[in-house]
Amino acid sequence: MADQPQEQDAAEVPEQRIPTVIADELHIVYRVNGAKTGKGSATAALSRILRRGEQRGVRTVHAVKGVSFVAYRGEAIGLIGSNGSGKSTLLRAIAGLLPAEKGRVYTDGQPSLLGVNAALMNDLTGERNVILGGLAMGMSREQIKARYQEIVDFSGINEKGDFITLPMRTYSSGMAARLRFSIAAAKDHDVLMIDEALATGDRRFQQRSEERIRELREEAGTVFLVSHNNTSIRDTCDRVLWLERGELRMDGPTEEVLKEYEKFTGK
Ligand SMILES: Nc1ncnc2c1ncn2[C@@H]1O[C@H](COP(=O)(O)OP(=O)(O)OP(=O)(O)O)[C@@H](O)[C@H]1O
Repeated sequence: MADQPQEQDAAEVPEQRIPTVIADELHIVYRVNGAKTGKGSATAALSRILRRGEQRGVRTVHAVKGVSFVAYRGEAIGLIGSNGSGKSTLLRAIAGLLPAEKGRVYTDGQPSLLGVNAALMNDLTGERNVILGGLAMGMSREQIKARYQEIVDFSGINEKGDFITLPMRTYSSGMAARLRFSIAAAKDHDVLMIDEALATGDRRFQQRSEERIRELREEAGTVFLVSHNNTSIRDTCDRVLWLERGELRMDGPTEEVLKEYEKFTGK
């Protein structure tokens, strides 16, 4: 090999930050069909006359309004904000599940959204779902086989009996969430987005999950975590995006943003 730059260079050159997700003035609008009620009533007829210019029976919800940020490899980013502020919508848009009304999202690779696009089937056993989920994430049968036990152990599903051979519909919502997280966490993701998954497990499972999130970051991925639990955010994230009414209200180091957010919520 030719002369490699020496360590001294590595120390002087600022660490290169590789962007994984770029949101550029992103707007997301939901269109709800047939949202109006009382179709035959006089008031409905009147309102139809008054709204003549509008598209009939379609209402719009502007859920994300001009959000811009750049996420880098190795970052764990918390998404916070009141109910309905647009956190889940933003994640779904990053995952490519919702089209942008205006603006754009650029991603490095295919981001995985844990919770929503986990293709698990309630009538199949946990065992079959581990295989199905693994295949859906692009793992080979051999890779899944090699990690199967690890996934089941991580989920803790079998701690109270042989639940993994029972259909998923027999699981509590916490157990199902644990299994989903365990399947998703078995793969190294470029961008992993987790929507409230940590809220459902017990404290021990939360600690295991937080540990795994740290590992995923070290494996050069980017992790997004939506949570209403400020402790989970503090324990796992180094940066926080705060959304309110669809707008990005603050983007910065976890402590700084949480301090303002806690003032806002009065906690
Ligand atoms: N499928 C949908 N169709 C129409 N409107 C939607 C849909 N999903 C969400 N919304 C609306 O978009 C806005 C943002 O919702 P979103 O679920 O992204 O918020 P959130 O911050 O994740 O909320 P929460 O903390 O309660 O989970 C809300 O006004 C909500 O009513």
